[in-house]
Order: sequence, then C-alpha cells, then structure tokens
Amino acid sequence: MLFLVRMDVNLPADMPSEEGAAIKAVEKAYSQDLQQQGKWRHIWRVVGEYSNYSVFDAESNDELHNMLSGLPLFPYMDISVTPLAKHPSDIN
Ligand SMILES: O=C(O)C[C@H]1C=CC(=O)O1
Repeated sequence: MLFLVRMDVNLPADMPSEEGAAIKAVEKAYSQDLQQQGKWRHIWRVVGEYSNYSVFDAESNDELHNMLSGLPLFPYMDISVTPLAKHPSDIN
C-alpha cells in the first residue's frame, strides 16, 4: 500500500545547534535504512520550506504509523498522510 506523506519540521528556536545536528544525523540514517528496505520509496524537498513529500510502501496503517512515529524528528513534525490507489489511466 502506497502513502503520500508530507512532513513539516519545526525545531524549537532554542534547541542548541549541536542537539539539532545530532538528531538530524540519526534521522538521516533512519531514513536511508528505510529507503534501502524499499519502504521509503521517494523523498523530495519542498522548495523553500523545511518540509518534504515522501512516498512510503507499507503493508498496513499500523506499519506506516510505526515507521513515522519512529522518526527521530517525529516530536518536532507535523505529518499528513494521504493513502494512494491506482489511477485507472495509469499504463504501468
Ligand atoms: O529533512 C527532512 O525533510 C526531515 C527528515 C526526513 C528525512 C530526513 O532525513 O530528515
């Protein structure tokens, strides 16, 4: 099952830069591990925003929730999820 996910990151203004850098490094490793597993199919930066659009391939809503809630930046994110279905005009 494919899901379009938008993540908006809002780090607290008073978070020390070293702490922010450490969380981002762990987040990058977590993200790249899921990408290597084929679970996190796409990630695109939203131009001009600390946001991304991603496509996840999860077997269930629960699996997607577990992946998203495990993000190191999860406490600092607003996340919206759109389930995707096959378009009848898709030739693939
Ligand atoms: O930068 C972001 O959009 C937030 C987050 C998602 C993956 C990652 O490495 O960082």
